[in-house]
Amino acid sequence: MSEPFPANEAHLQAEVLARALPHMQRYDDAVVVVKYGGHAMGNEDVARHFAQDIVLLEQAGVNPVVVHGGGPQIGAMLEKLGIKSQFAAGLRITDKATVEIVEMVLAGSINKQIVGFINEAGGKAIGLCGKDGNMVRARKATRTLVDPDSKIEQVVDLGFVGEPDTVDTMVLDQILGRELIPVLAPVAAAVDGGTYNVNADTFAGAIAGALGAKRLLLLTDVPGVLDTSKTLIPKLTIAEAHALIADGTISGGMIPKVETCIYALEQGVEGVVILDGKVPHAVLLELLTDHGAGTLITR
Ligand SMILES: Nc1ncnc2c1ncn2[C@@H]1O[C@H](COP(=O)(O)OP(=O)(O)O)[C@@H](O)[C@H]1O
Ligand SMILES: CC(=O)N[C@@H](CCC(=O)OP(=O)(O)O)C(=O)O
Repeated sequence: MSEPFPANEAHLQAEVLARALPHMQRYDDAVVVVKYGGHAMGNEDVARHFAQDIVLLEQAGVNPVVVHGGGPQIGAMLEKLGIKSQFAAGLRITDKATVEIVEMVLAGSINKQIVGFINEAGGKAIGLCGKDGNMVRARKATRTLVDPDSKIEQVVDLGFVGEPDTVDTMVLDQILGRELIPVLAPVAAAVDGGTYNVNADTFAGAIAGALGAKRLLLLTDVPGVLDTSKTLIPKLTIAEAHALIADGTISGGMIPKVETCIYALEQGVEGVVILDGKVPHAVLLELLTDHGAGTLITR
């Protein structure tokens, strides 16, 4: 019978596994929340690698919780239907027609696609959204924007955009530690009835905080937080992150991302990393090798 690959390659593989041991021990039984952004999902091969990483974590004794986005996919569906969409402070202004599409795309097609990839990789994923088991209840979100010329402040009504108000971890507590992998769509029930569209980063931060996660990883389509010359900033403190938002270095979709990191750290999450989800096996690289990736934000 022929060997699957040369002996020296097998040794190399064993070496790699042995080197992952201290990292596996560090995360043994810990909750790790991984937010999988819509921009990072584009390529099917990368999605399969992502699913393998999540299943491997579960197999290694970590409790991964996946929260997914789908901004570009919602945008494509809205365009197909001729519905215009605008953003304020990185959040989609969401009217009644839009919130229905958001729920359909996020809790429907994307959620089940990710569940499918994880199950194909040998895992047992369960797709849920914030409405299930009253997991996440949201209140209406508003934002105050300052006109850069006149400096006049204006309160923007974002429509059916919500911010997590309460998180009930009862359903997740039943799922975690039983070889099941929760995959969560960021759609929530409004405190006063109805449905809210919640930014996926914000949703992931609320889940990580409520579960007392050890790590929150935000997978996106850039290497991390970039400075004005587009160079990766490997480490940031909360104060430095606030300053970069204030001076405009951090803008658009990166604003809710960094705000989420700050919130999660304040809730007790030990470390938060923004990294490029298009890099194959980004999750394993970050958690199980010495080669940290992206921007690590700490207190
Ligand atoms: N300082 C910054 N560093 C990196 N990306 C930034 C920065 N400021 C704004 N961005 C933008 O934020 C985007 C990531 O946010 P978003 O599009 O919401 O991603 P996702 O769909 O993964 O949540 C980047 O593609 C980039 O265009
Ligand atoms: C309020 C708000 O902006 N909600 C987002 C929800 C999806 C999301 O956050 O997806 P990404 O992580 O891929 O950006 C939206 O409608 O696009």
